[in-house]
Amino acid sequence: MSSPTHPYFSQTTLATALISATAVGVMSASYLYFNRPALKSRDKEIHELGGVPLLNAWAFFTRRYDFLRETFQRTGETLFRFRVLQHRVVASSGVEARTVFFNDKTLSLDEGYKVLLGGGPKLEEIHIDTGGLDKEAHFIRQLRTLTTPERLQDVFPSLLSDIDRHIGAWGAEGSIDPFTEIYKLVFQLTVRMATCRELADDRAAVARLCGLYDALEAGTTPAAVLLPWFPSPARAAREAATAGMYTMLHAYVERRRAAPVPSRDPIDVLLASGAPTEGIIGFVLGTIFAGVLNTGVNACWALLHLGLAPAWKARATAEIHALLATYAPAAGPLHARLAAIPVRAWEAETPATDAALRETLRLVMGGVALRRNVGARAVAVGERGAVGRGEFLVYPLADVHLDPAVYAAPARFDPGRYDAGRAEDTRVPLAYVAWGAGRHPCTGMRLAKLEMKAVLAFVLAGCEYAVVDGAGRALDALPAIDRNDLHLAGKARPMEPCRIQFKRVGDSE
Ligand code: HEM
Repeated sequence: MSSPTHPYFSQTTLATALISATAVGVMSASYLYFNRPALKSRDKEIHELGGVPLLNAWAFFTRRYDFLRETFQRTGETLFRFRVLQHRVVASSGVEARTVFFNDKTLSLDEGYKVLLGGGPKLEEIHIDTGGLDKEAHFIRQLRTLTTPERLQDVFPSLLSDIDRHIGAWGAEGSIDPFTEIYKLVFQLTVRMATCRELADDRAAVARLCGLYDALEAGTTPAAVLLPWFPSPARAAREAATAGMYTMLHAYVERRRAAPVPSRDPIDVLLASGAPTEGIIGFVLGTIFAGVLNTGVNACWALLHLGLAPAWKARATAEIHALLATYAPAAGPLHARLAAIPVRAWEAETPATDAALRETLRLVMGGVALRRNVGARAVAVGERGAVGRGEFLVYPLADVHLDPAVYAAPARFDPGRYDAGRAEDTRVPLAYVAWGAGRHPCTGMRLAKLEMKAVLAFVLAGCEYAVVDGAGRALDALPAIDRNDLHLAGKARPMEPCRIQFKRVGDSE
């Protein structure tokens, strides 16, 4: 795993610092209790991290990626255990651990993220019972129903109109921060995919929902996650944002419920399945949470990488022109022509774009995946030890994605590494896990790929662009990614400002 150390505390705001100080103070009271050395004999094989447990826990929440990377390097271990308050967490690396991590059926994804991630809207925090609809299995079933090939084909023209509207608002030329603009665009696409036309067509309402979502994210501080019972300002901000989103969505769901004729929009599909209002709201919030960050951030990085890889940019652009020539030869607005390309062609006839996205995801998806052992027995992680009942297992995806023994010069953007002759992603088992693997592959992959391709296609075929720094100077290398976010990819922003300077071309070829 290679990434520059991120001096987290230099970026910490005063408010966060105050909350942090309070949190550490409160946590210190628990120190003696949680630091008791009682480890059972089966645990002895796994290296137990020394030092002050509270500081380990704090590092895990404030500079997660660096903490794990540095500890693996320093100890030379492939597994180590540390405490996060009352919880015991095993950090893992290597193929053996990865195989167990993704395949063992007693390791729960839901429970892992619920405690150790902390992000995302939770209606329970504002005492709303979702009637079970946002629970893991049900949530995934509903998501599958809403992302079948037929539904994707159905909604595709609306997604392209959304893209046209957003990118149109950038003007004929200028420069944008993709991590703001593309993020807002992907938020819009996700609202389109998960709610109803009344909301998705109302720009002000979507902007309001996006603002509330951002406030929720901002309220997800390490202190708020580590000490959920502590009445910090961050905690209050999280709850206020969740309540705001709940109230907004409640009105739309009830409006659809009262409508004399049901539509084919997602909220109506969920209503037709008998879902309660609270359950539908839980589903919408869950979909926004699962969908927006990863899709938005990867679309941004794909544009940036292609901007600095002219040969791949040319190949991906040529691919889109070829699709347009085949499926939409007549002149017309770009979004309408792109919408005429069938979803199956987007899925099967864009090999260069596929390779560029695959490579982007390998580089971006380096965050830490989480599980909890909810079974009755300990789960062996290779020969070195086991994850006990109730314990957590964490695996940083960068362990394999940035391993030089698997990917040559792993920090380099090189989509050709997946070509048949090289096939670096087949060198070891589970070498590529950017979409998850085993028991929990990403349910939104098809939708996410389509959204990212539609955004890329619109920019590649509709704009000339270059990647520049904050002062507008052309870049010849991209800044490193900030990997210390709590999410899998999370905000994964560049460590230095990075913008896209564009000029619209060929909108009605
Ligand atoms: C580029 C975009 C995306 C990437 C790279 C991505 C990546 C991933 C990864 C790595 C996992 C596995 C996590 C783990 O094993 O701990 C996952 C799971 C999941 N993703 Fe995605 N995701 C993306 C977009 C989406 C979207 C758009 C949705 C929904 C609309 C979605 C819904 C889910 C769900 C529900 C799961 C959990 C599946 C389960 O529990 O079995 N994802 N995703």
